[in-house]
Amino acid sequence: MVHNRTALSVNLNKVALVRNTRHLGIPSVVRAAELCLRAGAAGITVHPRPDERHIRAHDVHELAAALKAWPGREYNIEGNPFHNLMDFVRAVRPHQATFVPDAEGQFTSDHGWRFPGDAERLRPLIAECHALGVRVSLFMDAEADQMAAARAVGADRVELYTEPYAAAFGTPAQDEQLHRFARAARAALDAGLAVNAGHDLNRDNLTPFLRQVPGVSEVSIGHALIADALELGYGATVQAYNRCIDGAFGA
Ligand SMILES: CC(=O)[C@@H](O)[C@H](O)COP(=O)(O)O
Ligand SMILES: NCC(=O)COP(=O)(O)O
Repeated sequence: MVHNRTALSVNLNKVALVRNTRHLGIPSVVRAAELCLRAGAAGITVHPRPDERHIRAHDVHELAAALKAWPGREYNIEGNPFHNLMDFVRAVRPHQATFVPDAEGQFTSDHGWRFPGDAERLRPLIAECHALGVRVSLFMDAEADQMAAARAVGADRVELYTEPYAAAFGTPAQDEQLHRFARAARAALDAGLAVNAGHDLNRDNLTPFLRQVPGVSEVSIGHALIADALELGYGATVQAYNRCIDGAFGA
């Protein structure tokens, strides 16, 4: 089967995290989104946690407005639908809602939904998203035997939680993890789901993952991408500041 090229959705949580340490509005989350989209990102992802440690409610709304100027690019909002996610979904109707079973105040996402346990409470919320015209992706551990159940509750996609692969990358366990993710992706595709992936993907581990794991429609990447953006930008930025200093000395 031939699949389309994987879409890159840039997660801007960490831009907001830096912004929140001052009251100056910089770095601007909307401006970051526009720069990412201009550079070729297929979409923008945010995970507005209830404690607003990074993305805040106003960011979700401002990004929704900004994305309107980018037809064909996608807005993906992640979160727990039993906490604050559904309020955002109802208000801005993103292209995709990614349901993540995080506790309030959780350090970062570290597991997916479990079936059959989560099935009945998820079903009506997935149906509500569909009624709003919003695609639903369920954040899932890479367990092949869970995929049919994710489809059965109405999900359109699963997002495979890639941290175990990222942690194994470069160790003897890497191949085993790749096989595990490939099995889970195949099971999801066979069940009629599209496959997303994310968490701790980076410039080293991404290409081997996409070569081995079939049919990945979208990767959402934040932490490593924002860290890379800082490092790749240091040289030009220091030069720009030195030019400001030179300006004071007539250079
Ligand atoms: C669902 C997922 O894997 C990411 O959204 C991750 O939860 C990022 O959240 P933080 O940026 O708060 O770690
Ligand atoms: N869904 C995963 C995501 O949006 C970004 O995760 P990370 O790259 O910040 O680990």
